[in-house]
Amino acid sequence: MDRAVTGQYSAIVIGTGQAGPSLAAKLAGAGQKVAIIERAKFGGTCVNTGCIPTKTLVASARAAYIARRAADFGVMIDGSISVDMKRVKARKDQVSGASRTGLEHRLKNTPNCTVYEGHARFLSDREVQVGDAVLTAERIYINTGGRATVPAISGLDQVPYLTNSSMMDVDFLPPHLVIIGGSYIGLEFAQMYRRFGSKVTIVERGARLIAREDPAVCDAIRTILENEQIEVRLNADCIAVAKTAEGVEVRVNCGSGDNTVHGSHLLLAVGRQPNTDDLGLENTGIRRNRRGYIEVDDQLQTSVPGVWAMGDCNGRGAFTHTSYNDFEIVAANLLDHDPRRVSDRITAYALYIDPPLGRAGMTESEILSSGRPALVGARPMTRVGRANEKGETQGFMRVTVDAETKMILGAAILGVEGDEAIHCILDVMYAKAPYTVLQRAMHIHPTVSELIPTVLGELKPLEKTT
Ligand SMILES: Cc1cc2nc3c(=O)[nH]c(=O)nc-3n(C[C@H](O)[C@H](O)[C@H](O)COP(=O)(O)OP(=O)(O)OC[C@H]3O[C@@H](n4cnc5c(N)ncnc54)[C@H](O)[C@@H]3O)c2cc1C
Ligand SMILES: NC(=O)c1ccc[n+]([C@@H]2O[C@H](COP(=O)([O-])OP(=O)(O)OC[C@H]3O[C@@H](n4cnc5c(N)ncnc54)[C@H](O)[C@@H]3O)[C@@H](O)[C@H]2O)c1
Repeated sequence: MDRAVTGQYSAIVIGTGQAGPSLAAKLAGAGQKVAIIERAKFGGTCVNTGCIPTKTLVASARAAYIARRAADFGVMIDGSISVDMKRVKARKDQVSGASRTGLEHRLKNTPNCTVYEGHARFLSDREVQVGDAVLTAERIYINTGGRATVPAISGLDQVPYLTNSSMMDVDFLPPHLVIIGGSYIGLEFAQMYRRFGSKVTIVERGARLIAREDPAVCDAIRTILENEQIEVRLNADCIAVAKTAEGVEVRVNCGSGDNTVHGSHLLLAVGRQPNTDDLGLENTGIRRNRRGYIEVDDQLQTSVPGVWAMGDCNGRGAFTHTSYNDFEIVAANLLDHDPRRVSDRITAYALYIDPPLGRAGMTESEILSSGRPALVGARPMTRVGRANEKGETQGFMRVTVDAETKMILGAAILGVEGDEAIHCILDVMYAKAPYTVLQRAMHIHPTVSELIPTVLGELKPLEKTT
């Protein structure tokens, strides 16, 4: 079919998440004529409804927590501590807004780069429609991200509910927040709203919170949350919801305990799905898997040569740093003749409850099922000087190494500064150096990281514990 093409480009980038804008700027800087398309807010999930606003809210929640604990540090506050949710939201809006408008300004002022605002849809392997415009390019980069899954739970169409996106508009204190899903999103919101002053119940269908982690990590996280009077319902599959006078009733299939949970507000945190269903992929040869993720090779090219997919829409990562790393891989291959690959990267992420969990590499369960002989070093945060000085001794650090090659296989640092301290382990893993290099390194006192060499000097065989 003949179509009136209104724009011919060297490259089209769809979506302004964590990979697209950097790639657009790099390609434009290399002299290519680039179009970038965004249908909603510049910066996507991380900037508007994900990492940046949630970590800004986590910081407010921590301020409230520390204020309530002030007397532990000898600081006396006369009167009660209260949280002004309108000011909390305003602070979050300011930090997130500055990031969004900064990006929008940069993109709109990048030479060789044209910004289109609207929903992009493929018409063919080389043509994309946005509004009335039809754009063509020999190279197209998809960075359309994902959105909260809204599951088919009976009664959900009758009950108001929140997702991570609509939570961004909340400027009041929900009296009792019920959260379905006890993983990253559920746990971060649970602790922050409890610290703001809400009663919070987590409903999780699995036998453990954040069940991808090792049992010891899951159990310690549960204790941390329960210590703050967050109610945790495990083995509780939410099967129905209903409206009540006070707000919402959640019905759960459970082995024990009440099979209803009552609250004032409901947050769904049951996973995310890729924004690939409305992209016109049926007009192309771009393949998706059965969960809707775009299939890519190790260098992120789709089943159509000349089309790449980066970030959450390709299912190869679900974090801001994996999306940014996707940009680096694509740019290195295309512009720098550097054959970087997704399979070169090491799993790493943090969970931003307080204290945070920093993770690198394999879990101990994965190592045990691989059958390779391994050693583990462990230390509770009660035996970390810096944690004691700060009065924050919950959690532990565990590092696992291959008994034969001496390579570090994985680590979990659940505790104060765990999200930062994990990086010294991660970097040794990237350097492909044996653990003895880190064991002999002199670290700075007093830090959490200073105990990592000590932990590596106390290795014992890794054995199945549960
Ligand atoms: C509550 C929450 C907290 C999080 N916290 C963290 C954290 O602390 N650390 C971390 O690493 N990760 C975190 N994440 C995950 C992180 O936000 C994402 O992995 C990250 O944003 C990567 O996104 P992306 O680059 O794939 O695209 P996204 O950021 O999702 O952006 C995609 C963009 O594409 C646009 N778009 C989609 N379809 C079209 C179309 N057809 N036409 C035009 N534009 C389109 C969208 O509007 C959007 O702007 C969090 C996520 C959530 C939900
Ligand atoms: N700190 C971070 O880096 C961070 C923070 C937030 C989100 N994220 C990203 O967002 C993604 C999505 O996070 P998420 O927590 O929404 O999803 P998830 O897929 O990690 O977990 C969903 C949870 O909901 C539970 N669940 C599903 N249906 C249920 C039901 N009917 N009843 C009870 N429980 C049910 C599941 O058992 C699971 O534990 C993550 O994969 C992560 O990449 C990252």
